Amino acid sequence: MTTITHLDVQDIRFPTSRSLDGSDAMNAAPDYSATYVILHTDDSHEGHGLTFTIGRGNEICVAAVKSLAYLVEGRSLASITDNMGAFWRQITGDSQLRWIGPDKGAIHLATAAIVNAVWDLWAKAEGKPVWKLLADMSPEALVRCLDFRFVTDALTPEEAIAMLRRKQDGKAQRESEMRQRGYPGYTTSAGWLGYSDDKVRQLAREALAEGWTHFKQKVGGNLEEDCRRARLLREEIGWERPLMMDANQMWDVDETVANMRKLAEFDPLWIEEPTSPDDILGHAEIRHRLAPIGVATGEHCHNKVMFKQFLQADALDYCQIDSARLGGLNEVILVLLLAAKFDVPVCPHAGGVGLCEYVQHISLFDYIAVSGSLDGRILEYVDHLHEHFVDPVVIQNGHYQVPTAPGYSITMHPQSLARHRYPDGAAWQEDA
Ligand SMILES: C[C@H](O)[C@@H](O)CC(=O)C(=O)O
Ligand SMILES: [Mg+2]
Repeated sequence: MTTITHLDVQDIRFPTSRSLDGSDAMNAAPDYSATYVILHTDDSHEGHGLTFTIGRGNEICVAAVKSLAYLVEGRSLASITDNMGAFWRQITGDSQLRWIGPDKGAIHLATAAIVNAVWDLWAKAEGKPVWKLLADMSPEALVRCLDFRFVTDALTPEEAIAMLRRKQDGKAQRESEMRQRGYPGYTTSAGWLGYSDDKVRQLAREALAEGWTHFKQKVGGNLEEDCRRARLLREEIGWERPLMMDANQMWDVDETVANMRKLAEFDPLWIEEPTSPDDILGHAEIRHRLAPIGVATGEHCHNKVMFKQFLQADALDYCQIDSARLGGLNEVILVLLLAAKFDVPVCPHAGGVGLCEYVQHISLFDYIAVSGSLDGRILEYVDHLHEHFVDPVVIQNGHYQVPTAPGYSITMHPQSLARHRYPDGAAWQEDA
């Protein structure tokens, strides 16, 4: 019986601000960072998990993980997996720590790192990748992993079981389709705001040659500049391929409408995070006024209640769950079910370190067992930092290939961890 003996947490940061990888209008020079958790056990398995942050925010999340550690240390894996829903309520329910949430901010990001590490450990113990562990569970077992508190007005456990049962037919066929074709993706790698025109053109050409068909660009700076860059990207990718735009929360509601009416000239498929991520009614208003341009949001949507209300308010066309902003996989699955019930496609966010590695499992599971559909669904890809992972994503012709190694694909190489540990790792000493 596997028992978690000790939780180790590390402050890992990558100096991506030097190359402006990941730059957008709100985050001009981000250092992609990870609060990295290792669950040590009394046998050969380890559970790894991370939450994505930027720079100094990481030290807050590291401290929050330390405070939560006692909730898993000393516990057997079976005592957690026997009732994952109850475990999730325990880890989010410590009253002293819950007070600084609840279910939002640094404490929830920290929860995600630990919860995802537990899923990694469980999947490794079962010898399966996480998507397959989930896809093989019965509807009843899956629903037992979830905490429905606060969402039963929109989705009950009984409805969730019925929805999952309806998708049992065709699961094997969808799984084999994924193994053959992979899951369709889009690239943001040519679209970062801090890149020069030459670099954007060069990366767009490379992406086309690699088989990418969908592209995303950052907007939200100077409007004329946004238009100029959109024109440049359209020159490279043509007009048949979808182009998405991401404002990273820069605008007010009316400003969004005015700016997007200008940018509509470039035929964007969606505008992402146009305004405050908490403004549900504002998104609904934007959606209403900008149709047929879609509204996408979710990378800063911090819990199931927010997503429930976005869906109830008809406020989004594309649901962009973030694998480490929600409180780990348990809450992600609940949002997948909510989105399926409201018939809104889930297109997970992946701009960050390790997020591509996580979200491939989520979208595969969504297609195989939850929504059963690829309509309007496309999975983000960014071409950064994959070399640090033991089991990195594999992309072919713009499609994520199915991961086969046991776990959640999030384990980093020990030497990568050592080199990027902040502030003493070699990557940071070189900067001094
Ligand atoms: C700071 C991150 O790179 C952010 O720009 C990512 C993002 O918004 C996305 O990938 O979408
Ligand atoms: Mg975004």
